[in-house]
Amino acid sequence: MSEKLNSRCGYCAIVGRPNVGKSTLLNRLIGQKLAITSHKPQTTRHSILGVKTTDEGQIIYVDTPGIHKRGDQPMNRYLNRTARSALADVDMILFVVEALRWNDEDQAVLDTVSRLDIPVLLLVNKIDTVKNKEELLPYLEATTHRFNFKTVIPLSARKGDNIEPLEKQVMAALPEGIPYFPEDQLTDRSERFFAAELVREQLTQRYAKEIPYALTVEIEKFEEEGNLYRIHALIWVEREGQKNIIIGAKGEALKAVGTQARKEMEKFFDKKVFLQLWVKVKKSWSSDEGALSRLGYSD
Ligand SMILES: Nc1nc2c(ncn2[C@@H]2O[C@H](COP(=O)(O)OP(=O)(O)OP(=O)(O)O)[C@@H](O)[C@H]2O)c(=O)[nH]1
Repeated sequence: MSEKLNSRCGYCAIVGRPNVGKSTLLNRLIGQKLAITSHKPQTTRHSILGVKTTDEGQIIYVDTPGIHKRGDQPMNRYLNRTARSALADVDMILFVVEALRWNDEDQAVLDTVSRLDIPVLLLVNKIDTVKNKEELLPYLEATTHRFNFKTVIPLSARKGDNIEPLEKQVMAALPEGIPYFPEDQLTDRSERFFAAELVREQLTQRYAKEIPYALTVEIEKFEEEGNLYRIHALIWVEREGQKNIIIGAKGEALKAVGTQARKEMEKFFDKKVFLQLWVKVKKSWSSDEGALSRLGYSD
């Protein structure tokens, strides 16, 4: 790693209520899929670092779970803790909202970030969904007045509109410093972690309605044999009924999940993957702090 004079380096958190597009934005900024996404809120459960190194320096993005208004469930408490602790030491905050929308949850996130003494950039995402762009102007005007934002950038994480200007602004606002991570490193998370997330992504995309929280994935075995990864994953659910849905008639549903997750893994790891999935029932794991921590949901 070469040390460059005048280079910048720092942490930049991505925050916002569930489903505004934080994970899609992180993937877009890094240029590779790091965070799993779905149309269902609350897909992100862990904070993930995404490292972007350019000639000007290094930006370390911190993707956070959406901050929840109802913090009374153990899983929500974990998510809120993760989101808030991710904010403790960052140099800048990207606060993501959805174009033409502003609700109590957005306000709650703004209340949290506005108490910190950290510059906040407001990102108005999903502008591709606004047919008549003139509607954006009064919205931008009104939102700009809600707080002393460092700047306001309308963008589309999905289409990639306005991502470059955003990156430039972020880089320019970071403190001077040498990179913390080697320049070819994209994240702090292990391959095991991503294997579990890619299985969970298939499941949350398919069973958004039937199986809300009650699902997690544990990697039992992750072995490298030459160009092949041999991966065994356990899918934990809370009820027999959920297990039956996931397995499906003659195991067809589970097979489809496995095939798709394997393809995603092969793209992600650039390896051949042999994936085996099992489904197991553990009653009420998501409301049991001990079980949460054994399954990796601890600070
Ligand atoms: N039309 C449009 N859809 C988007 C855009 N960005 C994200 N989405 C969609 O919005 C949904 C939520 O995106 P995510 O990236 O998972 O949102 P998130 O904020 O990380 O969600 P949580 O994990 O719940 O906190 C997905 O269906 C995305 O495809 C965008 O720029 N335009």
